[in-house]
Amino acid sequence: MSHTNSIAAPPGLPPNFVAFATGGTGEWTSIAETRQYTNAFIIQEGKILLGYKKRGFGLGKYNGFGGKVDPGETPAEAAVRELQEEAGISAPLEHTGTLVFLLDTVPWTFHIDVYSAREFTGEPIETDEMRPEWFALPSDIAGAAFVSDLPQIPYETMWADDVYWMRHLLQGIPFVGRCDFEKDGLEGEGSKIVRWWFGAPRHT
Ligand SMILES: Nc1nc2c([nH]c(=O)n2[C@H]2C[C@H](O)[C@@H](COP(=O)(O)OP(=O)(O)OP(=O)(O)O)O2)c(=O)[nH]1
Repeated sequence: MSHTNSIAAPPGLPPNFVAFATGGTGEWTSIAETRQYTNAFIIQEGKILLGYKKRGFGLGKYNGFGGKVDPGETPAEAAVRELQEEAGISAPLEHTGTLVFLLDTVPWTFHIDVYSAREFTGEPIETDEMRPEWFALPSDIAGAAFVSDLPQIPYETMWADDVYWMRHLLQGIPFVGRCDFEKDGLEGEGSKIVRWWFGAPRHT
């Protein structure tokens, strides 16, 4: 029996969320050491700021801005610092989501606190790590603020799970999720998502 279609949240997530997307096969991989990361998104009228990752983990993917939480730092402090370091901007970040990732090629579990802000100060700048770019929110979410001359959110060059929770993030609906990835057998760093579970608070 697969646990992935279960209503109950998988190990590593809080219990008081209701699934909105689940799938895949197999048993949830057991969680050993957990490492803390952050991921921050700027979402404005009709548009979202993503960064093209130029080096390291997630190379060649678009993502929010973030990285490891340093010793002695809270995740919220790390999120602000990473946004400044990677995009050159400051923002009043609010916690919007929690994600847990396991990769069969990495011995620790990624625990990612996802933050978002509707405003920011400074000008987004390209750094050694990220190249910031604006993308259009989907027209049904943007409504009258839809920006037709910006590219669509590039899900094909993002982490495979992002498509499941991105609409929650864009609408400011809290979410939690977990994904187990396995190497896809191809050359390089490719990995595919083999089981996933995403939930929102009970009242939404
Ligand atoms: N959207 C999304 N982000 C992910 C996934 N998996 C995953 O680790 N991330 C994010 C969390 C972090 O923001 C980032 C991983 O941190 P990083 O690898 O860039 O950090 P780093 O070593 O460059 O650390 P640092 O030097 O910036 O502290 O990738 C995923 O499946 N989807």
